[in-house]
Amino acid sequence: MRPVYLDNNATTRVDPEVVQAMLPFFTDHYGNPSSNHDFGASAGAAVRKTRLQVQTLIGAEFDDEITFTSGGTESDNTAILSALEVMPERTEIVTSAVEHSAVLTLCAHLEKARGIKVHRIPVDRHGRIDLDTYKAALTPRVAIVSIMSANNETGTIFPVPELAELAKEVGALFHTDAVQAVGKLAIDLKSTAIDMLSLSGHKLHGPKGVGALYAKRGVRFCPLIKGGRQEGNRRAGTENTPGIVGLGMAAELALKFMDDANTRVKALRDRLEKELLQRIPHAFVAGDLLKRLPNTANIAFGHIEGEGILHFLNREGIACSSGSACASGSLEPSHVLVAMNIPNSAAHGAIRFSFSRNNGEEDVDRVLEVMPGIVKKLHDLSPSSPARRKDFNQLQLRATTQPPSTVSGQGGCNA
Ligand SMILES: Cc1ncc(COP(=O)(O)O)c(C=O)c1O
Ligand code: FES
Repeated sequence: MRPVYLDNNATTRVDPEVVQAMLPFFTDHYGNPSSNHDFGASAGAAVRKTRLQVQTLIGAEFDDEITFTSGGTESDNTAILSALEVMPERTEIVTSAVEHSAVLTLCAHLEKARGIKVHRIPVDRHGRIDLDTYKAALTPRVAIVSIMSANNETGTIFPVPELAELAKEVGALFHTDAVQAVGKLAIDLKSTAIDMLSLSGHKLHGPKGVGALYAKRGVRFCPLIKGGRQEGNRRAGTENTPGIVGLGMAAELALKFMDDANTRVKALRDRLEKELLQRIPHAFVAGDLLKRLPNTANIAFGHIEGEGILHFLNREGIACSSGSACASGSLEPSHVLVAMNIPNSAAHGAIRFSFSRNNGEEDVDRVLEVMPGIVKKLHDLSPSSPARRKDFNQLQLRATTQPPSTVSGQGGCNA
């Protein structure tokens, strides 16, 4: 059975060209980029070349606006903590209710540990930010606004250039987590008021554990990782040269494949969505249908558990992810779908299919072939289907008299 990988918003396959570009930096050019000999010089030159490649991908004005980090999470943390450090008189953060945990968990910590006020701007049913609440939260007390460029679960695109202009009016810094957008959407930072932007290598066919933080020239900055003078004093620690080189090649390839992402890959996503909705009653798409990443489809199937769908898809060799957080040990549906006011019964059955340039029509065919059967099977088994309620009640009765392990996998939550 040929595996079908449709979980590219979680991570992507490293492009073979990226691997080839990286290899010599493990075995031949292994010098420390800070060293004053030829080994160091070739590593240093490679890091400088990557800065240009990333600069081109995101349309930054200067290459020294790019700092290499360990990935999206570190870039997000650095941006927010830096802003609070350089503007201690400002004690508020504005963010959205649907950010990645790299932003939301940090904000919750800052709220608790440092008394920072966090405005989590709500979204509507399509995941679009509530502009009036956003504008009302903007005051001279705000140090930084951090709003993602595109949502990782639904693909909804936020109007970050406009939001950045508004933040500027009150003197707040504007950061965007563009981890999902970079490589999929054309970005031209020099024409925007965006002060900082996070990106991550492994979402664009680069290696894991490497990313970058863009900070516009003139933006005051305080490093998160303190130590040596690497990265223009912005990020201490010997550079991950092979990883950085891999990110550079990934950035170059992303530009080359940008058209493909927005035409062929988008058409695959659209066909999957259209045909699933035709074949499966009550299924609907979660997200902004007009402004969405071209590769992402988040489909809610209703009254069945996403985890169950994933399980059966996985048995068919198909990888995607669910809109629920059960995988992380919680029985709550995704905070993104909850913020969008999607009913619990639908949010629990939401599945995210995310495509990349490695996918083809045969992947869509395969999902279409198995999905209706899986949904039907789960519906028949679902405790919320009337036919099954009697069985389920009996199961619950048994659960009270048996050790928990014997009833695991029976739908931890039946909302
Ligand atoms: C929107 C968003 N931000 C941040 C991250 C974290 O990036 P990294 O895995 O490179 O730390 C991810 C990855 O899941 C993401 O989707
Ligand atoms: S989301 Fe998995 S059990 Fe409800």
